[in-house]
Amino acid sequence: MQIILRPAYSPVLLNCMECIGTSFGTDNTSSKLKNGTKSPIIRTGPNELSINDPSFYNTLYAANYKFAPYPPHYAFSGSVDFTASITDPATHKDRRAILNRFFSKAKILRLSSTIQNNVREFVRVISESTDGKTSESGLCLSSLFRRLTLDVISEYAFSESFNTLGHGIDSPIAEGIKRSIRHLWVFNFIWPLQYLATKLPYGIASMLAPRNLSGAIDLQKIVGAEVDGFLKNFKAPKGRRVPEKSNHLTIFQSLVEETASGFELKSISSPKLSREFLVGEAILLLGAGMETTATLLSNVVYQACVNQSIQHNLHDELVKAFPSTDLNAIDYTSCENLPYLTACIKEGLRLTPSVPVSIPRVVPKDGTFCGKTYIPPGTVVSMSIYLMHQNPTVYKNLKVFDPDRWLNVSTTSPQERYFVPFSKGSKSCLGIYLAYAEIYVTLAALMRRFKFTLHKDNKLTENWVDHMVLDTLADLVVSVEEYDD
Ligand code: HEM
Repeated sequence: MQIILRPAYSPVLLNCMECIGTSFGTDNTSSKLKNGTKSPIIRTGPNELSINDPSFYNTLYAANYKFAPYPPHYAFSGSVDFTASITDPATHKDRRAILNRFFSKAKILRLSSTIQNNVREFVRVISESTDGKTSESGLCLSSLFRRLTLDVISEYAFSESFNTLGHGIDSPIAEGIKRSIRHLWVFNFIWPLQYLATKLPYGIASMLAPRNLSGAIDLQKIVGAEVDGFLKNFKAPKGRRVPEKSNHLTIFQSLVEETASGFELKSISSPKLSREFLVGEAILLLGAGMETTATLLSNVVYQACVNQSIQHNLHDELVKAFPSTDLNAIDYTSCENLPYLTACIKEGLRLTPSVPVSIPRVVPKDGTFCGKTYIPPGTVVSMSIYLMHQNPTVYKNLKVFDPDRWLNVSTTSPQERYFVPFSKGSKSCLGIYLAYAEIYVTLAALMRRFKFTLHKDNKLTENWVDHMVLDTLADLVVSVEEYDD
């Protein structure tokens, strides 16, 4: 069978419809609609198909760039090419080569003390807020998670943590990133806004910006100041060196050194360092590193509050694994070997993948087959991570948060093979090991030490929308008790 595509609507009209739809989180709504249809291939635009056939995932997102990334999906980055938005394979490969060095599993294991120190600070903040008693007003855990993950990624990127956990209740940068990510999709449809946000002086841009977009403009300013501070103190090195303040070469030092020392990245038209590029890359790393991991942590704790027997099982496993309350013992390697903790994390990533999005790719010149259906070259084809995890032929009781489904399951089972929260292939998640390390250590420390229940004013909603990242729209507010032992 061959798919024949011809324009159904005017592309401009389609763009307007998608734009309006996405403001309500259409991707998620349409994902749910698609989930109800019988055909695994449906048409979503003049030249676009959405495929819901798990066996096609590895073909579409292979590690060889055979299906090229579709540029409009990455238009949110405007004129700046940062890693996530690079669509040219050769350029992307170069940039990933630099960044991969910082995110390999071995590297993350070596730097796990950064995560443990921040988690200790996080636990201290919670302990002090409860002071051994149940807090009356409830604790906004999702906002604390954002501050924790922001502190970790800022330390990785700049060698100095933003230390938002140490600073009072509100963190303008964490909330700015949250608001900007929520409205990232706007830049995909109305790209001149991105241009204005980056080019106009801060005062004018923030005056002109609609209220909802002001977070993005504030973020440009805050991150711009960080990058300027970094560049001011940066001295071109003679050979490789270790910075004074930290025991490792940071991502930013490496990016700056690679460009300054003539290692010509094809992605940067001028080999000279561009401030715009560094600000873009910093925003990407801070945003991707903060929001995704924080959202997952909130969702797992939420489920553990809703189902206290799950929380009880988790606590039991952790008490056996870590008999003393000393947080130093809780490291990534020990946590990874805990089956129930692992099952809870995987179930959180399955039911509420932090990046549920449909990722578009372009069919190469020879066309392709999905099962027996031929798809012509140039067609834009997407698969949704959310739908992969909601496939009734792969997962039973798929709407239920059920960690047990991951216990004693073979690594070659469809359930494991079609579990893709970090996507696959060349543009899959750069931060997978960092994310896992943070999630394991944080959940283990929390569930070992505290008992959580939903606070009466809890606002975390199970009705999230897909704004390119999973957006729960409201915060997780909990009551906390500290265990004695
Ligand atoms: C639960 C946590 C996380 C999840 C579920 C997640 C998921 C994903 C997914 C699905 C993609 C592919 C998106 C696409 O192709 O359009 C992606 C890309 C990416 N992620 Fe993550 N992510 C997480 C945490 C992190 C962390 C901690 C970082 C740290 C910096 C990070 C950095 C990135 C980057 C830079 C990309 C772009 C990669 C590229 O285009 O080469 N992510 N992530």
